[in-house]
Amino acid sequence: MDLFAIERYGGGDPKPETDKSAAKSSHLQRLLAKIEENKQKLEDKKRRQEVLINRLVKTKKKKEEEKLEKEQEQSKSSSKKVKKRKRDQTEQEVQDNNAQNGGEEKDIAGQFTVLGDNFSKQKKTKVAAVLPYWMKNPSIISGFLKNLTVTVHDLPQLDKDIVKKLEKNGITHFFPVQHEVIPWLLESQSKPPQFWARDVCVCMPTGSGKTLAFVLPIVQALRNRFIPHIRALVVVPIKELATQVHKVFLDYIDITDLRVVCLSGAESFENEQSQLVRYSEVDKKFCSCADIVVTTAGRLVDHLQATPGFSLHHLKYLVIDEADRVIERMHNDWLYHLERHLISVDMRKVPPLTVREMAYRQPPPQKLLFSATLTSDPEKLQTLGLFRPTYFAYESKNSENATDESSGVKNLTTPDELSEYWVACDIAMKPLYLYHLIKEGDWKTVLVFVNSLEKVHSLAILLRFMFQGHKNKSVSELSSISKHRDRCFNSFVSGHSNILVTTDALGRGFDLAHLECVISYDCPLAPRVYLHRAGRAGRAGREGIAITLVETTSMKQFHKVFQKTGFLDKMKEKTIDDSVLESSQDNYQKALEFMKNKLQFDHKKISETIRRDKFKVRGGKLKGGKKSTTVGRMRQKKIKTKSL
Ligand SMILES: Nc1ncnc2c1ncn2[C@@H]1O[C@H](COP(=O)(O)OP(=O)(O)OP(=O)(O)O)[C@@H](O)[C@H]1O
Repeated sequence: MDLFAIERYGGGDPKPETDKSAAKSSHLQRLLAKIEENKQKLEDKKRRQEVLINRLVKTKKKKEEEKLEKEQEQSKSSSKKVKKRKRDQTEQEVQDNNAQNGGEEKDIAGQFTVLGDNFSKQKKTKVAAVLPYWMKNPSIISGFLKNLTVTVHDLPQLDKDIVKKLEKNGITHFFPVQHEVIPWLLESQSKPPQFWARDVCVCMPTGSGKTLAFVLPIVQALRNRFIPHIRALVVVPIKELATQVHKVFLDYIDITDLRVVCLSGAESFENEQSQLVRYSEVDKKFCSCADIVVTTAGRLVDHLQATPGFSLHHLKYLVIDEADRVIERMHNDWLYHLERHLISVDMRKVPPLTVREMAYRQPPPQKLLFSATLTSDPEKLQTLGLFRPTYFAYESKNSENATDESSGVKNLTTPDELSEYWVACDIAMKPLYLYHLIKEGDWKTVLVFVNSLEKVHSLAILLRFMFQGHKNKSVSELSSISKHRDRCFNSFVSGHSNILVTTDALGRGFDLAHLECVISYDCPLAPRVYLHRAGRAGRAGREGIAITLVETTSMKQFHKVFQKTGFLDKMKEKTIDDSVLESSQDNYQKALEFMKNKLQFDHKKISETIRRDKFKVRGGKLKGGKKSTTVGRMRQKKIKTKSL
């Protein structure tokens, strides 16, 4: 029965207490002895290691010292190497000391590599960018706009009445980009739909005639359409550029019955909507009124979301002018909205190219990318999902390494016809330098670039005061917060004002035939920004001047960046005599005082208007829940009275 007896809850016969405690104490004794023994062993081991390390360190030191002495003797010029070795030696010593002072066993032994220990001190190797094949092998086009050889009659693919129109507009010869890209595009369009057209990237200098290179093939390809649908969409970064491209299209579609619409915010949203679509009472559906749409990215998204019947399902061409800028400004995610709209077309993902796919699937719109500084960063271009792209580029005169590192743009070359200067100036006297440059130059039109919105207004006030009483020196200003943006722009374009102070918003694409000089009042923040600013002059083979004011404090940085990109080789230094500057000191002081008062006055006025607006429109909201734009603009325009 004992076999089945279970001792529950300590049940059963209890053993005598004395036996139990004796066993316990003997066990404890044994354990303590074992611990003591282990301790002893560890200490012995440590002592042995310390001896070993000391010996190692000593021999290492000795070796290092010998090496150092040898090196010092060998050459004095290799002092850098010696320093490095010294640094390494001290580092090693620090490590060894750490080890001796009871560091971890593996550190002490020096047998293991401690990962990440010297990480920050090591020089990181630069990863070389690997360009895709199509980008590495572009079709090279000359950027030279003089001695043109290809006349407008030399392209047999071009319709006769387009040629006539060109001649009527005073264009007798094609620029290199035009006689290369136009036939290529016309040929790609003439193929049957199963042969999907390849996408095109064009990187040519400023003012080399890129606009006509896409306008003419599109007009020719669409002119024989029967039913109007939006078949070409041109996306540009700013409103003024949209108006400009729209005008070029208008000029060449008057020989056809195509219709082009500009969506840029220059007109009211309702007006734009009525130009885009109309509702047919007969068919009981929306019909497109436009064939070509030129738009800014933001306005496109607005219409995609709020214009009923606005359809891009028949899109054949998607042109992205100033492509690198538009890609950068993906923050409003226009491509995502466009893609969602064209869900059946699936813009970004190229499907597997099987015969079935090519034959039955609607071809994606052909993408045409144009810029003077097209990024060579494949990651950025990846967002557009280009289909077997082909690349047209010009031969850069600058060194191979002339790259804008911030954007990965290669080929930074300004037009040959552009004379470039830089002027070293003291920060406190900068406006005075600008005043004298404009006064002496006596150019018909001057574009002045600054780096911030606030400066546009304050510099314009200052110049207006200083040029009081001068003939042909009226100053206007243009920025995203300018109150009369359109009026100022039109007055400059029409020649009513001669000096326009602006930001880089107008630094791209803007084309004005009579613009003679571009002045960067603030040094451009990146080489490609300089390239676009300077490129507003010296366009289409005409002479032009670009001047950059460089503050003495940032001279070093300027030289470093501009030397690297090769711009400095072409630039000359321009100086202004101190005596000349002194002659207008009084006028300058008065202008500064005036500017200060005017800014304070403006500031007060704006605050009052905001208060009044708030009273009228509670919480700055209009009836439909929309924010009052005047309030918004005024708030932004609260300009601080800060010095220039
Ligand atoms: N074949 C030509 N002959 C004469 N002038 C031309 C020709 N093609 C274009 N132009 C003129 O050259 C000027 C610059 O053209 P366009 O604006 O297309 O340059 P772009 O390459 O787009 O410059 P950016 O890169 O600055 O935008 C325009 O005034 C245009 O009318």
